[in-house]
Amino acid sequence: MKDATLVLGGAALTGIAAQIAVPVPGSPVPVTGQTFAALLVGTSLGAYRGAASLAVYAVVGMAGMPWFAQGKAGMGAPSLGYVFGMMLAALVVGALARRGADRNVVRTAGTMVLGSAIIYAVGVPYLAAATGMSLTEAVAAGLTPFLIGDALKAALAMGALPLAWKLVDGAADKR
Ligand SMILES: O=C(O)CCCC[C@@H]1SC[C@@H]2NC(=O)N[C@@H]21
Repeated sequence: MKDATLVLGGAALTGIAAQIAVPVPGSPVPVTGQTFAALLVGTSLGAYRGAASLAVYAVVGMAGMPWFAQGKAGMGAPSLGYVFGMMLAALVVGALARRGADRNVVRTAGTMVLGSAIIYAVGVPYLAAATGMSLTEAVAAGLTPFLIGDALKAALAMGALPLAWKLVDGAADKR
């Protein structure tokens, strides 16, 4: 299988995970499965293919494919910054994984936490700018409600890594 297939597969996985979405009362940002997908895609595909995967996801979604959270598309959502953050997170966790940051549970957990922090570092200021919220309000609406869920999704991504490695290695064998 070619890199392009892996890149498109990662984008599709993120698009599917985005449809697992639960609204958060009082916040324009839902709980979604995207963080699981972005962290898994980055760590398993590596920096370039992982970031390319999330870039395809972002660009195709902005162009009109309804695969952002809750079937949305385009550039109007105040949560779009998180998608950009996922692109950067995939690049960073992918680079770290290639340097051995996925070789034991503690390092992998640290990599997932860093990846999640990057998603918020882009998503929360974007949310504030897009809605007119103060940064404090954006943290309350766009970070605090998600911490426990994101920790669970990061743990799930860690658990899914061995299967992802097998799929990616199997795909590479077929080149
Ligand atoms: O509009 C989109 O497609 C992006 C939605 C982003 C949801 C963010 S990602 C970090 C945090 N964790 C969640 O489960 N939801 C928010």
